[in-house]
Amino acid sequence: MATPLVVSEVSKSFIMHLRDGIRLPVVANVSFSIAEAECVVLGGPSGIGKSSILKMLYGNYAVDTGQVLVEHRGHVIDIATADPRMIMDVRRTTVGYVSQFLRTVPRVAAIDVVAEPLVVRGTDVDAARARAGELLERLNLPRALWQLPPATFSGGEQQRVNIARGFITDHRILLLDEPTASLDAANRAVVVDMIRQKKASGVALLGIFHDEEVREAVADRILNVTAFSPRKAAA
Ligand SMILES: Nc1ncnc2c1ncn2[C@@H]1O[C@H](COP(=O)(O)OP(=O)(O)OP(=O)(O)O)[C@@H](O)[C@H]1O
Repeated sequence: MATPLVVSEVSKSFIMHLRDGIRLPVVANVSFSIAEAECVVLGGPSGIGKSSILKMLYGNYAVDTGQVLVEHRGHVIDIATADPRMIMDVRRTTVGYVSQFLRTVPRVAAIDVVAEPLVVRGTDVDAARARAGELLERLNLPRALWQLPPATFSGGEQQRVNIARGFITDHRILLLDEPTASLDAANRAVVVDMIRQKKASGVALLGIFHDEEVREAVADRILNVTAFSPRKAAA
Protein backbone atom coordinates (compact mmCIF):
# COMPACT_ATOMS: atom_id res chain seq x y z
CA MET A 1 0.00 0.00 0.00
CA ALA A 2 1.73 3.18 -1.18
CA THR A 3 -0.68 5.40 0.80
CA PRO A 4 0.06 5.17 4.54
CA LEU A 5 -3.52 5.86 5.69
CA VAL A 6 -6.83 5.15 3.97
CA VAL A 7 -10.15 5.83 5.71
CA SER A 8 -13.11 4.29 3.92
CA GLU A 9 -16.82 4.85 4.61
CA VAL A 10 -16.39 5.21 8.36
CA SER A 11 -19.48 5.94 10.45
CA LYS A 12 -19.83 6.43 14.19
CA SER A 13 -22.67 6.96 16.67
CA PHE A 14 -22.49 7.30 20.42
CA ILE A 15 -25.03 5.29 22.40
CA MET A 16 -25.95 7.03 25.66
CA HIS A 17 -26.61 4.03 27.92
CA LEU A 18 -27.54 6.20 30.89
CA ARG A 19 -30.06 8.10 28.74
CA ASP A 20 -32.34 5.25 27.63
CA GLY A 21 -29.83 4.22 24.98
CA ILE A 22 -30.29 7.39 22.93
CA ARG A 23 -28.21 7.15 19.75
CA LEU A 24 -26.19 10.20 18.69
CA PRO A 25 -24.85 9.91 15.15
CA VAL A 26 -21.55 11.82 14.95
CA VAL A 27 -20.03 11.16 11.53
CA ALA A 28 -21.11 9.12 8.50
CA ASN A 29 -19.29 7.93 5.38
CA VAL A 30 -15.94 9.45 6.29
CA SER A 31 -13.61 8.70 3.39
CA PHE A 32 -10.18 10.16 2.74
CA SER A 33 -6.57 9.16 2.48
CA ILE A 34 -3.27 10.74 3.37
CA ALA A 35 -0.17 10.41 1.25
CA GLU A 36 3.43 10.25 2.40
CA ALA A 37 4.82 13.70 3.20
CA GLU A 38 1.32 15.19 3.38
CA CYS A 39 -0.32 17.10 6.22
CA VAL A 40 -4.11 17.08 6.22
CA VAL A 41 -6.00 19.25 8.71
CA LEU A 42 -9.52 18.49 9.92
CA GLY A 43 -11.70 21.59 9.81
CA GLY A 44 -15.27 22.50 10.70
CA PRO A 45 -17.15 23.92 13.68
CA SER A 46 -16.91 22.82 17.29
CA GLY A 47 -18.66 19.52 17.98
CA ILE A 48 -18.72 18.38 14.35
CA GLY A 49 -16.61 15.27 15.06
CA LYS A 50 -12.96 16.17 14.41
CA SER A 51 -11.58 14.67 17.65
CA SER A 52 -13.85 11.66 17.30
CA ILE A 53 -12.31 10.90 13.89
CA LEU A 54 -8.80 11.17 15.31
CA LYS A 55 -9.71 8.90 18.23
CA MET A 56 -11.18 6.27 15.89
CA LEU A 57 -8.01 6.33 13.79
CA TYR A 58 -5.93 5.72 16.93
CA GLY A 59 -8.21 2.90 18.09
CA ASN A 60 -9.49 4.81 21.14
CA TYR A 61 -13.08 4.97 19.87
CA ALA A 62 -14.79 2.00 18.27
CA VAL A 63 -15.71 2.32 14.60
CA ASP A 64 -19.32 1.28 13.82
CA THR A 65 -18.85 0.62 10.10
CA GLY A 66 -16.10 1.20 7.55
CA GLN A 67 -12.36 0.68 7.45
CA VAL A 68 -9.26 2.47 8.72
CA LEU A 69 -6.38 0.96 6.77
CA VAL A 70 -2.74 1.50 7.70
CA GLU A 71 0.38 -0.14 6.38
CA HIS A 72 2.07 -1.73 9.36
CA ARG A 73 5.20 -3.90 9.20
CA GLY A 74 4.56 -4.59 5.50
CA HIS A 75 0.91 -5.61 5.99
CA VAL A 76 -2.31 -3.68 5.62
CA ILE A 77 -4.11 -3.56 8.98
CA ASP A 78 -7.71 -2.42 9.52
CA ILE A 79 -7.73 -0.50 12.82
CA ALA A 80 -11.55 -0.79 12.87
CA THR A 81 -11.39 -4.56 13.38
CA ALA A 82 -7.86 -5.16 14.74
CA ASP A 83 -7.57 -6.80 18.16
CA PRO A 84 -6.21 -4.70 21.06
CA ARG A 85 -2.75 -6.31 20.96
CA MET A 86 -2.39 -5.44 17.28
CA ILE A 87 -3.55 -1.88 17.97
CA MET A 88 -0.87 -1.53 20.67
CA ASP A 89 1.75 -2.77 18.22
CA VAL A 90 0.52 -0.34 15.54
CA ARG A 91 0.81 2.49 18.10
CA ARG A 92 4.35 1.49 19.01
CA THR A 93 5.68 1.50 15.49
CA THR A 94 3.34 3.02 12.91
CA VAL A 95 0.76 5.50 14.25
CA GLY A 96 1.75 8.19 16.77
CA TYR A 97 -0.64 10.51 18.57
CA VAL A 98 0.03 13.86 20.21
CA SER A 99 -2.89 15.02 22.31
CA GLN A 100 -3.46 18.45 23.80
CA PHE A 101 -2.62 17.30 27.31
CA LEU A 102 0.29 15.43 28.84
CA ARG A 103 -0.67 12.48 31.00
CA THR A 104 1.84 12.97 33.75
CA VAL A 105 3.48 10.00 35.39
CA PRO A 106 4.29 10.62 39.06
CA ARG A 107 7.99 10.97 39.92
CA VAL A 108 9.29 10.53 36.35
CA ALA A 109 11.55 13.40 35.23
CA ALA A 110 10.52 15.38 32.12
CA ILE A 111 13.61 14.22 30.22
CA ASP A 112 12.66 10.57 30.84
CA VAL A 113 9.01 11.16 29.95
CA VAL A 114 10.27 12.37 26.57
CA ALA A 115 12.93 9.65 26.17
CA GLU A 116 10.62 6.77 27.13
CA PRO A 117 9.12 5.99 23.69
CA LEU A 118 12.67 5.47 22.34
CA VAL A 119 13.77 3.39 25.35
CA VAL A 120 10.72 1.15 24.93
CA ARG A 121 11.81 0.59 21.32
CA GLY A 122 15.24 -0.56 22.46
CA THR A 123 17.31 2.64 22.19
CA ASP A 124 20.07 2.93 24.77
CA VAL A 125 18.93 5.16 27.70
CA ASP A 126 21.74 7.71 27.34
CA ALA A 127 21.19 8.09 23.60
CA ALA A 128 17.42 8.44 24.16
CA ARG A 129 17.99 11.10 26.85
CA ALA A 130 20.37 12.97 24.56
CA ARG A 131 17.74 13.05 21.81
CA ALA A 132 15.08 14.09 24.37
CA GLY A 133 17.34 16.93 25.49
CA GLU A 134 17.72 18.16 21.90
CA LEU A 135 13.96 18.33 21.51
CA LEU A 136 13.38 20.03 24.86
CA GLU A 137 16.08 22.55 23.99
CA ARG A 138 14.46 23.24 20.65
CA LEU A 139 11.11 23.73 22.39
CA ASN A 140 12.70 26.19 24.85
CA LEU A 141 11.94 24.19 27.98
CA PRO A 142 14.32 25.60 30.63
CA ARG A 143 17.07 23.11 31.52
CA ALA A 144 16.28 23.56 35.22
CA LEU A 145 12.99 21.71 34.57
CA TRP A 146 14.38 18.70 32.72
CA GLN A 147 15.06 16.64 35.83
CA LEU A 148 11.70 17.45 37.45
CA PRO A 149 8.42 15.56 37.00
CA PRO A 150 6.11 17.66 34.77
CA ALA A 151 3.10 17.43 37.16
CA THR A 152 3.70 20.97 38.45
CA PHE A 153 4.67 22.51 35.09
CA SER A 154 2.55 25.22 33.47
CA GLY A 155 0.07 24.22 30.75
CA GLY A 156 2.41 25.36 27.99
CA GLU A 157 5.44 23.63 29.55
CA GLN A 158 3.50 20.36 29.85
CA GLN A 159 2.36 20.71 26.28
CA ARG A 160 5.96 21.11 25.09
CA VAL A 161 7.00 17.97 26.99
CA ASN A 162 4.09 16.20 25.33
CA ILE A 163 5.11 17.40 21.85
CA ALA A 164 8.72 16.34 22.40
CA ARG A 165 7.51 12.90 23.49
CA GLY A 166 5.22 12.59 20.46
CA PHE A 167 7.84 13.75 17.98
CA ILE A 168 10.81 11.75 19.27
CA THR A 169 9.84 8.56 17.43
CA ASP A 170 9.74 7.98 13.69
CA HIS A 171 6.13 6.86 13.25
CA ARG A 172 5.06 6.96 9.58
CA ILE A 173 1.67 8.38 10.56
CA LEU A 174 1.26 11.12 13.16
CA LEU A 175 -2.08 12.29 14.58
CA LEU A 176 -2.03 15.75 16.19
CA ASP A 177 -4.95 16.86 18.39
CA GLU A 178 -4.39 20.58 18.97
CA PRO A 179 -0.75 20.24 20.01
CA THR A 180 -0.23 24.01 19.96
CA ALA A 181 -3.30 25.09 21.96
CA SER A 182 -1.43 26.45 25.03
CA LEU A 183 1.73 27.71 23.33
CA ASP A 184 3.01 31.25 22.77
CA ALA A 185 3.82 32.50 19.27
CA ALA A 186 7.54 31.64 19.45
CA ASN A 187 6.90 28.04 20.49
CA ARG A 188 4.05 27.65 17.99
CA ALA A 189 6.59 28.59 15.30
CA VAL A 190 8.96 25.87 16.59
CA VAL A 191 6.18 23.28 16.37
CA VAL A 192 5.29 24.42 12.84
CA ASP A 193 8.94 23.84 11.91
CA MET A 194 8.93 20.42 13.54
CA ILE A 195 5.78 19.45 11.61
CA ARG A 196 7.37 20.60 8.35
CA GLN A 197 10.44 18.53 9.16
CA LYS A 198 8.28 15.43 9.74
CA LYS A 199 6.59 16.06 6.40
CA ALA A 200 9.94 16.42 4.65
CA SER A 201 10.97 13.02 6.01
CA GLY A 202 7.86 11.42 4.47
CA VAL A 203 5.53 11.22 7.47
CA ALA A 204 1.77 11.40 6.83
CA LEU A 205 0.18 13.83 9.30
CA LEU A 206 -3.44 14.42 10.27
CA GLY A 207 -4.16 17.26 12.68
CA ILE A 208 -6.65 19.53 14.37
CA PHE A 209 -5.47 23.11 14.85
CA HIS A 210 -7.78 25.85 15.99
CA ASP A 211 -5.05 28.44 15.45
CA GLU A 212 -5.59 29.65 11.89
CA GLU A 213 -2.00 30.74 11.42
CA VAL A 214 -0.68 27.29 12.36
CA ARG A 215 -3.31 25.63 10.17
CA GLU A 216 -2.34 27.70 7.14
CA ALA A 217 1.36 27.14 7.80
CA VAL A 218 1.21 23.34 7.90
CA ALA A 219 -1.85 22.19 5.93
CA ASP A 220 -1.51 20.80 2.44
CA ARG A 221 -5.27 20.23 2.47
CA ILE A 222 -8.11 21.09 4.84
CA LEU A 223 -10.81 18.45 5.14
CA ASN A 224 -14.11 19.96 6.25
CA VAL A 225 -15.73 17.43 8.59
CA THR A 226 -19.14 19.10 8.05
CA ALA A 227 -19.28 17.06 4.85
CA PHE A 228 -19.43 13.90 7.01
CA SER A 229 -22.04 15.16 9.45
CA PRO A 230 -25.17 13.00 9.48
CA ARG A 231 -27.09 15.86 11.10
CA LYS A 232 -26.25 18.10 8.17
CA ALA A 233 -27.17 15.36 5.71
CA ALA A 234 -30.56 14.97 7.42
CA ALA A 235 -31.24 18.71 7.52
N1 LIG B 1 -17.32 9.74 24.43
C1 LIG B 1 -18.39 10.39 23.97
N2 LIG B 1 -19.63 10.07 24.38
C2 LIG B 1 -20.71 10.74 23.90
N3 LIG B 1 -20.66 11.72 22.99
C3 LIG B 1 -19.44 12.09 22.56
C4 LIG B 1 -18.25 11.46 23.01
N4 LIG B 1 -17.18 12.04 22.39
C5 LIG B 1 -17.70 12.99 21.59
N5 LIG B 1 -19.05 13.02 21.68
C6 LIG B 1 -19.95 13.91 20.95
O1 LIG B 1 -19.64 13.83 19.57
C7 LIG B 1 -19.73 15.11 18.96
C8 LIG B 1 -18.41 15.43 18.29
O2 LIG B 1 -17.41 15.69 19.29
P1 LIG B 1 -15.88 15.93 18.90
O3 LIG B 1 -15.13 16.12 20.17
O4 LIG B 1 -15.44 14.86 17.98
O5 LIG B 1 -16.01 17.31 18.10
P2 LIG B 1 -14.90 18.33 17.62
O6 LIG B 1 -15.24 18.69 16.20
O7 LIG B 1 -13.55 17.76 17.84
O8 LIG B 1 -15.17 19.56 18.58
P3 LIG B 1 -14.20 20.72 19.18
O9 LIG B 1 -13.71 21.50 17.98
O10 LIG B 1 -15.12 21.51 20.05
O11 LIG B 1 -13.11 20.03 19.94
C9 LIG B 1 -20.12 16.10 20.05
O12 LIG B 1 -21.51 16.32 19.96
C10 LIG B 1 -19.76 15.36 21.33
O13 LIG B 1 -20.61 15.71 22.38
